[in-house]
Amino acid sequence: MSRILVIEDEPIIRTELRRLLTRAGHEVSEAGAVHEAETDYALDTFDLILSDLRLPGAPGTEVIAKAPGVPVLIMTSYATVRSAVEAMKLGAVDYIAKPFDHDELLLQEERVLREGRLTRQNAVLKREVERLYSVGGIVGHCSAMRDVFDRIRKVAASPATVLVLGESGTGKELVARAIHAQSPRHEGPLVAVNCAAIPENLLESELFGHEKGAFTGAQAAHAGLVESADGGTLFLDEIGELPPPAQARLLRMLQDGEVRRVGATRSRKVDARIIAATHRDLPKRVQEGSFRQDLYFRLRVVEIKLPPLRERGEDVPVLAKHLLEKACQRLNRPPATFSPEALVAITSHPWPGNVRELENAIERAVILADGPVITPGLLSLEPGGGGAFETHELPEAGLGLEGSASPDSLEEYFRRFVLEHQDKLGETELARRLGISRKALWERRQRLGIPRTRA
Ligand SMILES: Nc1ncnc2c1ncn2[C@@H]1O[C@H](COP(=O)(O)OP(=O)(O)OP(=O)(O)O)[C@@H](O)[C@H]1O
Repeated sequence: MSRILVIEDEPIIRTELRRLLTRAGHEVSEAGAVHEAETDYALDTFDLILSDLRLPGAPGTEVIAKAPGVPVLIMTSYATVRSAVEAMKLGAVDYIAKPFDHDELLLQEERVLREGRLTRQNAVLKREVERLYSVGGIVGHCSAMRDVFDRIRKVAASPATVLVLGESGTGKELVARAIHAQSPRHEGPLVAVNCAAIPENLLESELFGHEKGAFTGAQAAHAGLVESADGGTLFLDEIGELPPPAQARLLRMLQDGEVRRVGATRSRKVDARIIAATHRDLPKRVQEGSFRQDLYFRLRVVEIKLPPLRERGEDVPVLAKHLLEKACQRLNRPPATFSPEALVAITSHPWPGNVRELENAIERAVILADGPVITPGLLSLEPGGGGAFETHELPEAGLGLEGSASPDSLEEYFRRFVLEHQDKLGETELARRLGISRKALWERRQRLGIPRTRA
């Protein structure tokens, strides 16, 4: 039995509908106008509202917004079929023309109720799937991602050090944030440090702090980022780039829970949980001698490995739709969808820059789109995933930006290079390949009006 509200000003039709629907096994309530319905009933408790379009006072379509989530079926006379179509644009699930055939009305009412039930069941299932398979806004249903969620849940409660592995853009920072958010330390700070982004000569003092006069320019004592994570979590991204002296200090902290500022004679207790991440092959670095083996073992108490996007199967279109919804909201655009061809292009692209590349391609498409449909052209995916990411390393050194070409062509070159590669490379890597500092990259972006695409 379903609860149906009939809004109709003609008493004869109202009585006829009540009889018909009651006989079909439903509980029927009646109103003669939208304002009457609103005053007499809690509209969101109905399973279906059947409303005439032309009513005294407000038209029947006004009830749609007043009863969100409840399907509204609009009744209208033949002469106003056009306005019935308008009603559907306003969110009515369907319309039925008057005078209506009883069987036809019952069929339509049953179909709407069935669809309403399915929508509600879907919403419940979606919430349940999200509860089971999604953690901290990380979307994923494939088995590798389910393992990731499982590990996040298990490790969050413990104080164990975690090493997150995965290619660039696979969501390593998101994992670290999810672990922190679910841990007993969630009210403490989460300090995220990208070890590759801090110049090597400053890294030790930035991380561990320094005493006054520890080196030229150290005019005052300074607490490091490790100390500011006291009581919380320290996320060390790109841990593979940590130079040997900083590796030694970090090891000490992991062993004894103490840090010694640069230039200090005594240590301080720090209670920070460490989560480290890298896209590098750390065992290889250990073998080569550039990463301490004892530190590696200390860091990988629990390892979480994120699969590259190209290995996540059905997650790719699901993630794409999720990111499209987010991009539309962020950019204040009406909801958009992918054309079938765009979905094919998305699922067959290798995504060397992983979720970040997908996110950027979608954001660009939303900005460029003139309507609500995203086509493959708007995504402008390079066949085979081309570009400079990982597989096609660009020259290590600078790219001759300061060379002999004219300033115009240099700027044009800079602009093209940044636009082509910013989706796949982080700012540090982009600056390194351009042969300039991160600060210089930022300044040029400002000057040339090329804002960062990453939120
Ligand atoms: N599974 C996911 N669901 C939703 N968003 C995701 C997912 N994975 C990554 N993202 C989004 O993709 C972007 C890149 O993620 P993140 O910065 O965590 O990657 P990363 O592996 O730390 O990258 P890098 O190694 O370059 O630092 C972020 O905007 C993040 O919100």
